[in-house]
Amino acid sequence: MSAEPLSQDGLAAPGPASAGPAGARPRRLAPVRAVPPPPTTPIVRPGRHAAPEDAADTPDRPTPSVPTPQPPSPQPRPEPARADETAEQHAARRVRQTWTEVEPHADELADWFAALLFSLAPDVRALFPARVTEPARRLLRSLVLPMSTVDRPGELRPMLEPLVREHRALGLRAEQYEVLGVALIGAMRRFGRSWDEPTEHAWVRAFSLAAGPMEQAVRAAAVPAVAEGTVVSHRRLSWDLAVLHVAPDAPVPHRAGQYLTVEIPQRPRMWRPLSPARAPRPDGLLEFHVRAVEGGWVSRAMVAHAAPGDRWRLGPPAGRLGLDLRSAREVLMVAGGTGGAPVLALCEDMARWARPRPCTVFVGGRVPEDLTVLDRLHELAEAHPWLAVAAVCEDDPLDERTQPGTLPDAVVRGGDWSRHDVLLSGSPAMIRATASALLVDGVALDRITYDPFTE
Ligand SMILES: NC(=O)C1=CN([C@@H]2O[C@H](COP(=O)(O)OP(=O)(O)OC[C@H]3O[C@@H](n4cnc5c(N)ncnc54)[C@H](O)[C@@H]3O)[C@@H](O)[C@H]2O)C=CC1
Repeated sequence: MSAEPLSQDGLAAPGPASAGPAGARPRRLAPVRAVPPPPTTPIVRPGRHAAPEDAADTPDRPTPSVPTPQPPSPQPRPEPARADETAEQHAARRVRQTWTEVEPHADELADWFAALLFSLAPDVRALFPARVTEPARRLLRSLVLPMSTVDRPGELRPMLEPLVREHRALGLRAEQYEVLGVALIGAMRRFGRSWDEPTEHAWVRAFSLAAGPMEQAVRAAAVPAVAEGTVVSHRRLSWDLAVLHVAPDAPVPHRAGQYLTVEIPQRPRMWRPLSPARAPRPDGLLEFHVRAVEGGWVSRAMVAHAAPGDRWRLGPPAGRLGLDLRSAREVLMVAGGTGGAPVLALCEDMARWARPRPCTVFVGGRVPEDLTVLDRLHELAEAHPWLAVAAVCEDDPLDERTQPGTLPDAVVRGGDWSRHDVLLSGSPAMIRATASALLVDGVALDRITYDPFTE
């Protein structure tokens, strides 16, 4: 699959040997041991795990500022530096190794990191919602991902730009990277099973190499990271589904298939990724299809309480769902539920191309009302012979527009996709099931693209 596998740790796999980023010099961090000890009361966490569009869309509640770290059992010894590796390779390898060790404690680590961060820089607290675990996890990952790649400058550089945009959208300032590093390493010292002094040096080096360019980019940024827009329409399709239009004050630059992070007035500081359902337009109008997930505060508020006139904040675009312009292969797109939004945007975009590629789209829903993009896709298919559309519905096989069943089954039944570029959009479970079925059916892993919202 493009770039990065469905990964629990969010880290890129080790790659070929190379030197560190050109010109990047390790910076000294303040001594980690100067961090005041975080408090030690137990933490209560909701059981539900976040998913794509509604990542962390769980009830907001006061954050226990007091994480309880789980001290680990037997201590694995970190491998010493190898004679044949550069300092950057050694640092990146240690980062990957230690990060794997702390994975089982990801939530506790995030809470501990947040508690340290807020104790060192109290003004950062205001950038987070009451419940910090999920945003702190995201911030941690956005720091550790480039740190694990400091030995591959070719991959590191393009990775930094969207991360910097996210940091700016969060409201982080350049001078706060120092304290982020101190909190990160302080938290890792608490949870890393094989943590020792050489490991700490490796982490400090990796952080310096990765954070230095991010800090510079934040300092150099001229335009605001966050745009604003007004909700101009809100149409409720069912009790848990709505289509909204937002008119930004100025068009938000993004590509078809990307998602934006969005903050709504009903849920301040709870940013959520949301995929525009139409190709970018000159007037900038954005269309969003939103499903209210169970217990999801933001998605519920979007469906039930958003109204024309509301002012939304729109963060930076991100995501890798898109068509590789260098490829001439035919395209298969598979979309589940509101995952149809970026797929429709991509088809609309391709309709503007001089030479669109033959494309088959499968859209699936549990019930026919879930197929919010189907009518528009049919219109496109009628106007453009390069596009074919099939719809699948788990319930209501009597709906004549759809065939019964699940998406993976219908896709595999529907043809031989081994020579296609494949784009998947939907819930993590749907993406996993469809990708597995396609792999078994002979589609190469690196031809499948999706946004790995999976945690
Ligand atoms: N860029 C992206 O990847 C985007 C992802 N999404 C995500 O898409 C999801 C859409 O949710 P809903 O509208 O509730 O639709 P849903 O999750 O109910 O999905 C409906 C379709 O997916 C199939 N499906 C669902 N789970 C499956 C499984 N385990 N195995 C096989 N097929 C499965 C169903 O058969 C049906 O065809 C959300 O998780 C949302 O966050 C939404 C927009 C963009």
